[in-house]
Amino acid sequence: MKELILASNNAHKVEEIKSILSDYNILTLKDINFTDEIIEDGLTFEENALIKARTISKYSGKTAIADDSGLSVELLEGRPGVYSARYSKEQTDAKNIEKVLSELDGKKSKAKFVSVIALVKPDGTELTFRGECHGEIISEQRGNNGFGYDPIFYVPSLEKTFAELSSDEKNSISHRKESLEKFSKFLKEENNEN
Ligand SMILES: O=c1[nH]c(=O)c2ncn([C@@H]3O[C@H](COP(=O)(O)OP(=O)(O)OP(=O)(O)O)[C@@H](O)[C@H]3O)c2[nH]1
Ligand SMILES: [Mg+2]
Repeated sequence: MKELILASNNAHKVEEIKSILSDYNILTLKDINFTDEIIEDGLTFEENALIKARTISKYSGKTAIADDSGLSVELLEGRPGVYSARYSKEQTDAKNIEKVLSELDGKKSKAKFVSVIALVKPDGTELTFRGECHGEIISEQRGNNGFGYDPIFYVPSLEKTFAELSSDEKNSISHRKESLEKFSKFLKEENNEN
């Protein structure tokens, strides 16, 4: 089974990525004893995902992947975007949601989740794969599943928020599903060529 190191400290993401990339052996930062903080000072999801994957590929000498993701809200000119994880001072999911809702001041808004997967190999290969999921921000929090902004991200076609979906339902339509699907399609085509 192909081994990939995932440059993420987000346990929810690790769980989602492991279940979506079920035919790969996903190693975490704990498995490779990497404890440093990676400074994500990129201005785009692509830049931050590459920063994380580069750091771990260099540290391990192996192929690494990373996910940089976040929520972009139309009425907030795309905020929080790459600052999703640390949008509030407290940098907790609850306070991040509170800040988005207070800025929307009760208004609904179109929004999208973005996930970018970066692949970096020791031979210098660097690729990114973007996935997006479009929905709306609603002013009430619904559901207890998932993480981050899931409770306020409403998918009209399902009439549910991400947090009201089971993990399988979310993993079948999410931004992360789309980015990982593009990534694993690339790997399969690369393997067929070799
Ligand atoms: O409700 C959500 N459902 C999702 O599916 C989702 N995906 C991303 N996010 C938000 O965006 C930040 C990522 O920031 P991020 O990519 O820097 O990840 P992170 O810092 O949490 O971990 P790491 O992978 O960088 O170690 C996270 O903290 C979340 O706030 C999500 N929120
Ligand atoms: Mg991060």
